[in-house]
Amino acid sequence: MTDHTITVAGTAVDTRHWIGGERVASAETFTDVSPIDQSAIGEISRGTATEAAAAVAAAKAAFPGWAATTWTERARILHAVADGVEKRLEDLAIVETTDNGALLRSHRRGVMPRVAHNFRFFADWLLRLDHDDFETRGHTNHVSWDPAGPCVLITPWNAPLMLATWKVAPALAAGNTVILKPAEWSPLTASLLADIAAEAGLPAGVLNVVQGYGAEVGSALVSHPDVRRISFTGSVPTAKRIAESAAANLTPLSLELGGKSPLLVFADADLDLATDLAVEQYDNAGQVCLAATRILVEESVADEFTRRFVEKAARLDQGDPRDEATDIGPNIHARQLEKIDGFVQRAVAAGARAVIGGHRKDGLYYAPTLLTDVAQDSEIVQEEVFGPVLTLQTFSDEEEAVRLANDTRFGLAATVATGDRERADRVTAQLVAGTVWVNCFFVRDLQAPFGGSRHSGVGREGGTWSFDFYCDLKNTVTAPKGWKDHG
Ligand SMILES: NC(=O)C1=CN([C@@H]2O[C@H](COP(=O)(O)OP(=O)(O)OC[C@H]3O[C@@H](n4cnc5c(N)ncnc54)[C@H](O)[C@@H]3O)[C@@H](O)[C@H]2O)C=CC1
Ligand SMILES: O=C(O)/C=C/C=C(\O)C(=O)O
Repeated sequence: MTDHTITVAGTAVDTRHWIGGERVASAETFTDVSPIDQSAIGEISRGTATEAAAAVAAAKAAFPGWAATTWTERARILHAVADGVEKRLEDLAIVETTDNGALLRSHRRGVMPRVAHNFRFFADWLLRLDHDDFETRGHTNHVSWDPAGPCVLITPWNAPLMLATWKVAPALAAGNTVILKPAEWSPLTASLLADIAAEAGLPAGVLNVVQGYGAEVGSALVSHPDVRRISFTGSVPTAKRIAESAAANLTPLSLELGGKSPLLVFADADLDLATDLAVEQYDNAGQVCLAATRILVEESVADEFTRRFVEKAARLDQGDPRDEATDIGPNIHARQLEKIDGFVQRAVAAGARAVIGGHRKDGLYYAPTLLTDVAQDSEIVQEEVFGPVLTLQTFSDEEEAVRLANDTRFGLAATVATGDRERADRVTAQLVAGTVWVNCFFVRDLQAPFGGSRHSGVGREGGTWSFDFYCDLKNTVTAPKGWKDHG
């Protein structure tokens, strides 16, 4: 153990940056706090423009070597990273839960397996990329997926390693080098990923991890002229700042942002299924960008829907996220809790009724809340809360349902509950959303395009769309004549 290693639930985590295949400490640190009990976990290196420049330089130096590796070699190493993730799944799960307060059972059974899958999927998809030649008047067109260069990946705290590796894996598969900047509220599993990647044989400088505050090291990274791609998941205000920095260097951007997604429940829906889907929106204490936080229910079934919803929500167990029985853990940080409660109290002051919840509990826990009597143009209906807070509104027909569903500045996702296939087709065709689920929620296939419309994002990642973003596509047109051997 060194001064720079902390032990988190039995797992050693290095608190320094990982730059050019070496651990690098900053002079300053920041304190990482566990949302479970607000105890200090450790002091983490607080990067500045100096570490940002060092990481970009390391990524730039490592780029030609990694870009020149064969696709099969890259795929082999990414599968080895996935093996490492699977081997250390238990460590990753408990460290992530300690760091961001999300359920240990979810990390074990869903999230960390998905982290490994992120690497396996993009390793395999790389080998399936289409590069068939085609002809134009006897000339051959050859499309190549050229690596772009160093990529800066900036990620949030709500699903730290899953959202980070959803970007890291395709960026590396494409032959790029990476500088990952995890959120300062959940820095730990990114450090473990650096260890795992090094053990898997990823060459030095191909993956770099820089810790610190967004406004300090994050902004230095996104303004760096040697960066060839920026991919960001997080809030809209931060996205706007990053877009300004990227504009100065014309760095291509991919932005996955917030949402205020609707769950439309029609009278012909299976109400048991619909209420299950609604209660599921409290997952991760409501800190899910895709969450359908606006429940829109057809008037004729609204009372019955509410009755069943309240009954199911009352059965949710809120408490320590390490306990197997817990359904809802804490929110990430005192500032986030303050923000959530502010939204709720302002809504209530404006006339909303808390059917359940509407208040804080001990520590960083917020009671699962359902608000009715909310106006369509109110803050609580229009703004992302990012906590366990849902609103319920009613509609009288399909046209009104679609109008309410589309009436925010977001367009990340939407969920439709209906027993009528034709209605499902009609309604989904009119919804503005990057992903629409019908009678289901959060079913993810990594080959699908993923992203948001309007203020929920710019661009799409997933499957070939990820390679479109992370590669510099090149078309080489070769004439049939001009060769020395036949004139
Ligand atoms: N769409 C999503 O998945 C997420 C949405 N959010 C939304 O954002 C709200 C605020 O959460 P925050 O953690 O403050 O999100 P944020 O957008 O400030 O932070 C996300 C990431 O961006 C970095 N960052 C911040 N400022 C930066 C800058 N100027 N340049 C480069 N990087 C920068 C942060 O260090 C972090 O790694 C939440 O309440 C929620 O509404 C937050 C996390 C995830
Ligand atoms: O499945 C994905 O790639 C993204 C999921 C997003 C979240 O889990 C989230 O923002 O909470």
